[in-house]
Amino acid sequence: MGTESNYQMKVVKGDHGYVLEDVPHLTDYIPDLPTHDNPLRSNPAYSVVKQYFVDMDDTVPQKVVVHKDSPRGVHFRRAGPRQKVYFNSDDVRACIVTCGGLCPGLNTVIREIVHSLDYMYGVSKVFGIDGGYRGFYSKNIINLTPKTVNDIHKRGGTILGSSRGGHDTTKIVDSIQDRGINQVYIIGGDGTQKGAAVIYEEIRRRDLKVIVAGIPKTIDNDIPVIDKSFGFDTAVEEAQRAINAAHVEAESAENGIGVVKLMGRYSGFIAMYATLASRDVDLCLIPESPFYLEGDGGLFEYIEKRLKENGHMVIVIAEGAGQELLAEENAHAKNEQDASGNKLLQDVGLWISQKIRDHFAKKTKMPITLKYIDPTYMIRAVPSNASDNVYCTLLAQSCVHGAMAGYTGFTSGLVNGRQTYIPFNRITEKQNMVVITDRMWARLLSSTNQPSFLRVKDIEEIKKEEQPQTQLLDGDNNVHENSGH
Ligand SMILES: Nc1ncnc2c1ncn2[C@@H]1O[C@H](COP(=O)(O)OP(=O)(O)OP(=O)(O)O)[C@@H](O)[C@H]1O
Ligand SMILES: O=P(O)(O)OC[C@H]1O[C@](O)(CO)[C@@H](O)[C@@H]1O
Ligand SMILES: [Mg+2]
Repeated sequence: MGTESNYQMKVVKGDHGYVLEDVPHLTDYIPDLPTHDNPLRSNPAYSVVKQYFVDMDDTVPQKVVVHKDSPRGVHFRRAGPRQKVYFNSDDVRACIVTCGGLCPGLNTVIREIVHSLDYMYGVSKVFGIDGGYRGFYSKNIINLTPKTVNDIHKRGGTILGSSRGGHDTTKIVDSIQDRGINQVYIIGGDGTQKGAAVIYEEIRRRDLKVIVAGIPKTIDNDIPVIDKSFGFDTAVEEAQRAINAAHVEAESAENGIGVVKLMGRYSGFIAMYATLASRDVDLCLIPESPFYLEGDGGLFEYIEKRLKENGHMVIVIAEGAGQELLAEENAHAKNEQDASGNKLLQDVGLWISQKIRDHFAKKTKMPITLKYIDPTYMIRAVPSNASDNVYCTLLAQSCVHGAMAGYTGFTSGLVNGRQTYIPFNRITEKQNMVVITDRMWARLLSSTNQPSFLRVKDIEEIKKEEQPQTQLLDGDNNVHENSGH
């Protein structure tokens, strides 16, 4: 794709190194907009709650671990309802679109946007865009009411459909304008949020009173700044079923090896958390941690050792791990991309299974039984679990409050346990990755007892390459320049 965004940051500085990375507001480019009292003021469920409305000056720090003399650092605007809104409920025409790969919880977010708009703000004109960005200009829109979306959260996938590619900014904004839509809710990953940023810029260029609000979706947990993405917990939980099966199979055979491939194109969070949660895993391989097969400290040596000690083992491998090894072997393999420009990966699970089988057949006298399980799509096609459902509800409600209050060009996200509004480019400029010199990865290594495949020299190199940690808290906000697209 590669549409470049010119998103202008709105930065406010305060005392003691306080920085607010604010989000745009309709009044930044449309002066003298009338305001209305927030309808929640007369809603019996809310009017009794003290301090229900968020103070205009409330912000949330990006770092919660600070030193005595350190500056206060970067903050984001706190999400929540405001006393005044910039839309008359009857005038709102909202639409929702879901883009990119599936993720547990998409339907819950759709449901909660529709319900929040209707039950909190009395907005009844909400439409679904069919099949991702291209649905804006190629298909009819779907009427969404609290009744029609009532039990969709019990289903996996997205009732609206999703797609990759097909982002045509001019056609999308033309369609928004033609249909009289004035609130656009965009649910998707890093690519989707980049698309949302350029839609926002075009809307602003045309001086339209239209909100563009994003909700971050990524099963890989590769979106920076936010604590974690919705659906991630569900995916890790679902992965346990595959790991358990691999363990049962491995344990029941002589020198049994269970190999499980999990999602994670550039970031190994699912594999790392699924491994930490399971405790049956002996080896976890992720894209961020290069490994090698032969020789001292290599993968085969470790497998042999483990089989001799335990008689069986379980390997979890993220789909993006070891891609450089596959590329070396398949120098002529086509460099293919999906419709959004994401690189298509080779199947590392099949490859590593075959490598292990060949090694034990040709180079050792150990007979092994290897079972390869690929639950890739199973972990993201399921409905969200209870905790993700709550999370999705908060994200959706926060997003609706922000839109009604006139904020635009923002992504709704959880930062240090608080709902916030984050400027688009903070979400898209980097990619969240596991930092293998961080304590979280060290915890994993000590839980599996696997080799790190790193020599002291390699560790020094990695440390040099790394950006300064934005959060002293373990495993948090480990961001790298975005390698997607
Ligand atoms: N730089 C960009 N500018 C405009 N649109 C983009 C850009 N990158 C991606 N998009 C559009 O965003 C949509 C989703 O992108 P993509 O397929 O990369 O998924 P994603 O949102 O990153 O989600 P995930 O990677 O988690 O599945 C696609 O329709 C794509 O055309
Ligand atoms: O096959 P699809 O639908 O393009 O999705 C696969 C990709 O989507 C992701 O789940 C990200 O959404 C990656 O982990 C994976 O590589
Ligand atoms: Mg992506």
